[in-house]
Amino acid sequence: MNKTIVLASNNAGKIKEFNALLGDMGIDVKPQNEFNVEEAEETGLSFIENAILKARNACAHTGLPALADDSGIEVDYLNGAPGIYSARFAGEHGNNDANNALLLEKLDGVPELERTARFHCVLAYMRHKDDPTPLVFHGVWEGRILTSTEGQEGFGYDPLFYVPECGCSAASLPKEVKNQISHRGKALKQLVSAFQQQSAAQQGTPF
Ligand SMILES: O=c1nc[nH]c2c1ncn2[C@H]1C[C@H](O)[C@@H](COP(=O)(O)OP(=O)(O)OP(=O)(O)O)O1
Ligand SMILES: [Mg+2]
Repeated sequence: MNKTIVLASNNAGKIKEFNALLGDMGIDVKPQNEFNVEEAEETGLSFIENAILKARNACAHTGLPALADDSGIEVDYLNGAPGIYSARFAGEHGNNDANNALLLEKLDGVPELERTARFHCVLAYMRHKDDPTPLVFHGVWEGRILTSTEGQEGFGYDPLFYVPECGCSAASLPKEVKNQISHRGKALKQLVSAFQQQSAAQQGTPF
């Protein structure tokens, strides 16, 4: 499958994870900044809507198929916040340190069992800007919020996200491990198997 897909993201952490996961499959993903795509406004009220807005924006600017990721963390004690507003939780878009500090502050004194949380990743793949049937996939990763940061890997909320199945924070995991079990890894596996099914059904015409 030698097909160029635009990756509709400006997040360096995500881009690295996509390259690692899709590169191996012969899928060539190029970040949208290589095409000078302007960032889409994330005006949707769900991960699904925002992922579609981002993918459509990248298709419109490049004329190429595009893959977008809208993701975030849902914290039960905060009734699901920051959710779709994860990147702008503390105000300034993408300020991970400020976002993590605010999350710790809001959970100050909350006991471990009430600190449950999960990452969501919604992927939207569109063949062109008017594609009426975007492919949408959703991956979830369960964990809880630590009381202080731990680990140097990953990005975003990873240093505060305790992964029970591994007994450490997401930022303490080697990247290969995170990519296998994370919300993004799970959603990407669904996408890859949908691509494989389509390409088999269309006798070699890839997606
Ligand atoms: O694996 C993850 N590990 C840690 N944190 C994560 C992860 N996955 C999403 N997150 C956080 C980062 C950001 O606060 C928000 C995503 O926001 P989101 O709008 O989807 O991405 P973004 O604005 O950073 O880049 P872009 O929209 O260009 O893809 O959730
Ligand atoms: Mg964003």
